[in-house]
Amino acid sequence: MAAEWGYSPTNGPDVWARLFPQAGGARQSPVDICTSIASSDSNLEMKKLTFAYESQSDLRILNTGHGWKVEAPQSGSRLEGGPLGEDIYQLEQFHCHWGETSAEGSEHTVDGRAYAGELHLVHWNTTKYQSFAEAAQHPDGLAVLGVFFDVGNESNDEIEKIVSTLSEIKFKGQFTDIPDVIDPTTFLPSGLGYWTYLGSLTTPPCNECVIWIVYKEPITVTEEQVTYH
Ligand SMILES: Clc1ccc(Cc2nnn[n-]2)cc1
Ligand SMILES: [Zn+2]
Repeated sequence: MAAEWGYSPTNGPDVWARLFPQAGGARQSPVDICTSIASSDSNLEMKKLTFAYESQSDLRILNTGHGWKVEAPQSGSRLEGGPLGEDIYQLEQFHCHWGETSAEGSEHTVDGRAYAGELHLVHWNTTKYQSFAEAAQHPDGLAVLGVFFDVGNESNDEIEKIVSTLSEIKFKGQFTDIPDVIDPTTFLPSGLGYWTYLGSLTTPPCNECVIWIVYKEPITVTEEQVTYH
């Protein structure tokens, strides 16, 4: 039976490389973002990062066993500029990472600080590759926008449209449709400053195929929205 990877001492990140060789690579994510050594790149400021998304309804949400994933292939979406060179990236899916408590849960940390959760909008390079699967085999194949969740008193209406369906998909492998219209643009913070680096998928098979773009400004959600059990 295929080994189940996870986060315990016997199947967690320290042993992933035994079954998934890329997990032992030199550009593995997530990382701790050390703000004192992050350098600003004037080139990035010249080539503004731009995004355009469609609003979609009836998107399918899946319980992955490690969180939820919304399948949102959008042929009309475009993410380009900034660290992405001349290539255009298209939205494929978005998903969330969170923890048992709101004290932790994000994949990336900033100067050692974890956030309550982290939303990932996963895109693939449609300029160079013919499919998401093919793109995930190349160092510039994917671009993932990371947005940190901070817990506060204000609930996030767009996230609520998603987490309000989780009671229908309590178990791994279950899926349902989100009736509401979802606009991925609303997940992004108002301040669009970001850190970027060349990394990988953060879970097996840990392909080193991701250009990471992690927004500096978190979005606010409530405790209930990010500690769903
Ligand atoms: Cl659905 C899903 C897909 C990928 C990952 C891992 C990941 N890699 N890069 N960002 N997230 C987690 C859940
Ligand atoms: Zn992720």
